[in-house]
Amino acid sequence: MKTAIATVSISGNLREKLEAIAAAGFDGIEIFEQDFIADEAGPREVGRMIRDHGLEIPLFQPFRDFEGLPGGLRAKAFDRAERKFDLMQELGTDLVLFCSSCHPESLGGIDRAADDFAELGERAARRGLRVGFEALAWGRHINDHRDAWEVVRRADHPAVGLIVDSFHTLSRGIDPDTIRRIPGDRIFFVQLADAPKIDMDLLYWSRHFRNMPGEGDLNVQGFMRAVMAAGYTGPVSLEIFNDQFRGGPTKTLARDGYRSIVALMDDVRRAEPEAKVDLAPMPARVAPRGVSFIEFASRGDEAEELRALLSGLGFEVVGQHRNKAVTLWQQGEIRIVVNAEEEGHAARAFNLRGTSVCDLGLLVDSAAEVAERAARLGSQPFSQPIGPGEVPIPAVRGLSGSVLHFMDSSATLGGVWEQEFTGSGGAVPGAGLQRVDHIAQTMTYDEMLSWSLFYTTLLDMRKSPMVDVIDPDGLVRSQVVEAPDGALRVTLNGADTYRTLAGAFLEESFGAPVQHIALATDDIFATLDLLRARGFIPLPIPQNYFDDLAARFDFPEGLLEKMQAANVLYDEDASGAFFQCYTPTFAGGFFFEIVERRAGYSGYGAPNAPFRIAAQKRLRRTKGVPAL
Ligand SMILES: O=C(O)c1ccc(O)c(O)c1
Ligand SMILES: [Mg+2]
Repeated sequence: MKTAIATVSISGNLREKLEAIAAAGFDGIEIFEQDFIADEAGPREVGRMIRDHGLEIPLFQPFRDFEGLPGGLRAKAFDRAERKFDLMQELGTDLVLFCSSCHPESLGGIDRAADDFAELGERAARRGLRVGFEALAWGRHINDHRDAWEVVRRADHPAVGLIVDSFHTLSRGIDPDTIRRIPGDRIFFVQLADAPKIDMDLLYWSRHFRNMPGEGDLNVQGFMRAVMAAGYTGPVSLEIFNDQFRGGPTKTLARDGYRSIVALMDDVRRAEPEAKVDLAPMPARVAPRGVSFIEFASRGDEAEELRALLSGLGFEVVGQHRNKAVTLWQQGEIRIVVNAEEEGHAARAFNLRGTSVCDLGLLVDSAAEVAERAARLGSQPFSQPIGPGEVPIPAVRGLSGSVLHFMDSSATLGGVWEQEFTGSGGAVPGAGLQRVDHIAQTMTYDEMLSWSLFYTTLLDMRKSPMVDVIDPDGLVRSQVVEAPDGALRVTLNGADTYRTLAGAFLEESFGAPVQHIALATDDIFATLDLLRARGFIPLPIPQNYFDDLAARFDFPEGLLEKMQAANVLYDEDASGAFFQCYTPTFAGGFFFEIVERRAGYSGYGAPNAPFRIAAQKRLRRTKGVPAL
């Protein structure tokens, strides 16, 4: 299976695009005419430059407003086509995309369009070229792939075929299974794009909001299953028009694109076993089993502060690394590793960001298989030299310099704590914190799609709709990515401005990925009683909040007073209740949250976020922390 991406899909000039596209692993590009025209080199040189990057040019596009024109306009359209055929030959590509006409004088009529394409096919064939016809969702007369196919069928010329584009089919709600009726060898090219479901003018939606397969809400998998079932064997290509991507990080976007194609085609192969998907086998997505460990990089005074914070939360040191300045803290199933090394990944993270989460260990059934899938999706493997008696734990680089390790219960990995750490390693009941409820990652808004794609393509995790969180100084967008059974829950928070708490954290920590960690207890009030005795100080929540709670909910006698006394926030959904308590922010803005979920509550207390953020900011101001 050959992969390709349209040059419009990512940011940069043509040369930057080519470098990123080649590095991401694509086989070719759809060269968008604008990208060619904007370049200083002529067509032969541009063609050579593309091939020098190891890339093919399976498609040149677009050619607009061709079919159905009367008289002189028709002749002109053919002249224009001949010029573009010249250009294609110089560039070194044999296929061009003709998108359905939006011309005000296009007359319509399937047979008229078919006659135009039959003649065009004849002219193309003389030069060894081919023409593909695509129905734009907003085409004047042809705006449905079924009609475009009818034009191609009646044109009845071997050099004229159909081009299907998932956006044009799915945005109009056309059943993609209708593609199963089209002979696969008459489909010359396939373009893929997803998009968030927004009620919007089709052209505007398409030109500004497309995104990578898996990043939006369209049934791109159903579309591609139909295409493959039809017998299509050509390239699978991305064509993404997206405002954010036009200004985004070129290399990351190219890698996201590659990851999205590989994950999609792997899904298609599994869902449509009869279709011939020419993709090397790879391990399937698996459900994560939980968080095995969270590793902080910290040294010096900050490490002392972290130690006090962890101790105040009921954690105890259960082991010391045999070779390294690394301490293992535990409570319930929660393991926190504090790394004070002066070399290696944690040291680099500390030097850049100060105390911060530098590594997450995810528990899965087979660490080796997840790492292999990650590599197949284009993630960079991560490793650093290991000392005597140390266990190599499979790992990959996430985004923003983060590292994810994969742990399982195999003999080797399951024994890593006993193997590498001295000390009791015994169970620590602590204050009743049992497990990691969720990990909250902070990022710029632009990075949210990349992170959600990272998790959802690698693991069996689903994303929920994006919600707005109101910070007194701006908006933060938040999206949950979680395993079906909640064993791993990650909230992605995208900040647009540095004035928000999340934005300030990004600025102060130079982009640390994890801003807060929520720890679950089965009895929040008992836990907080125990923690108070250890010197734990919760984030103070104002009276106004509790007065509002009293107005919104009916509480059993005494519960509201208990919450108020303990600074516990409350939320509920159709199935259950949620209690939350926060620590003030620490170091560059990191904090912990303590939560109790009752009776299957499945949210994250989003309605409380504005009040929590305001309280954290108030406290930082009174402590004289700048930049907020
Ligand atoms: O938005 C457009 O004009 C446009 C052009 C070419 C395409 O292949 C397409 O899907 C859309
Ligand atoms: Mg298209």
